[in-house]
Order: sequence, then C-alpha cells, then structure tokens
Amino acid sequence: MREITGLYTKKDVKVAIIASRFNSLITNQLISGAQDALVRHGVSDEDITLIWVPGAFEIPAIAKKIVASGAYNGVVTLGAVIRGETAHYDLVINETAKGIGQVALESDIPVVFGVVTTDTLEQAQQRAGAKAGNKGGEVATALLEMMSLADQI
Ligand SMILES: Nc1c(NC[C@H](O)[C@H](O)[C@H](O)CO)[nH]c(=O)[nH]c1=O
Ligand SMILES: CC(=O)[C@@H](O)COP(=O)(O)O
Repeated sequence: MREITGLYTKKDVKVAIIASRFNSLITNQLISGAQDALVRHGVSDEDITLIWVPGAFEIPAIAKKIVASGAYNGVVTLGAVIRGETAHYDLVINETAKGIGQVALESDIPVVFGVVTTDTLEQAQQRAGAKAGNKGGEVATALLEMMSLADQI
C-alpha cells in the first residue's frame, strides 16, 4: 500500500493569515500560535502576511479575494466568536463557517478554518494558548499538511 501523507516542512511558500479584530485579545493569541507554527516548520516570517478584517463575518469575502489574487500558496483564517445573549452568535458562525467552507472548496490553494466558537471568553482563552492548546497553531500546521498533500496528488 502506498501512503500519501503531508510533509510538514514547507519552504518558499507565501501564506496569508486573515484575522478578525473582534475579540482581538483572543485573535492576537491565535495569530501568534499560527505564526510560530509556520516559522517552526520552515516558512519564512517575511512570507507571512497578516490581513485584519473587522469581524469573523467578513473573513470569507476577503479570503475569496486573497485566493483570487494568486499571490499566496495558502490561507489561514482566524477569529473568535463568543456567544452573547441573542441569536446573533448563531448567525455569525453559520455564515462564517459556510463562507470559509465555500471559498476552501472553490480554491486551488488550501484554506483552513481557525475560527474559535465558544460559549464563554474563558473557553476561547483556553483554545488560544492556554490549557486546550492554540487553535491558530493547529490550523497553521493543517495548512502545511494540506499544501504538501496538494503537491503530491
Ligand atoms: N459578535 C462577534 C462578531 N460580530 C461582528 C460580525 O462578525 C461582523 O463584523 C459585523 O456583523 C459586521 O458585518 N464578530 C466576531 O468575530 N466575533 C464575535 O463574537
Ligand atoms: C457572538 C455575538 O455576536 C455577540 O457578541 C453578540 O452578543 P449579543 O447576542 O448579546 O448581542
């Protein structure tokens, strides 16, 4: 049996990180995690571009433009949507996930999903570098694996 797995080391690749300013206390931590993982796996820091959007809802539209620009080899999307008192949370996460998923499916380059969706700020903090790891680092590693797979298939 021949197995195809993603090699984690990638050089000479340009990565766009799209991050939302909303809940920036969390998204700044996710960015650090993603940047750290990319650099540790061989991506040059100057080949990483950070693009800020107002909130998670705006991520898909910018991701679509980034992919269309042809200037990047992969896109990391980062955000933090924390439940409030109304149904707003569900609307924001549904549209964000659907939109990023659609861009990913239509894209020739990998687009990964790093939007943390939690009931509380504490849960978000735990997933942004505290006891539940750093979702930014996890999805950046997934991006590298997907890039490597795409090269082999
Ligand atoms: N409540 C959260 C939002 N809401 C803002 C929207 O994402 C959007 O920017 C606004 O509706 C304008 O279109 N965004 C987050 O990223 N996180 C939230 O918890
Ligand atoms: C996740 C959200 O959209 C949230 O910030 C909105 O809070 P609320 O439902 O209390 O208006």
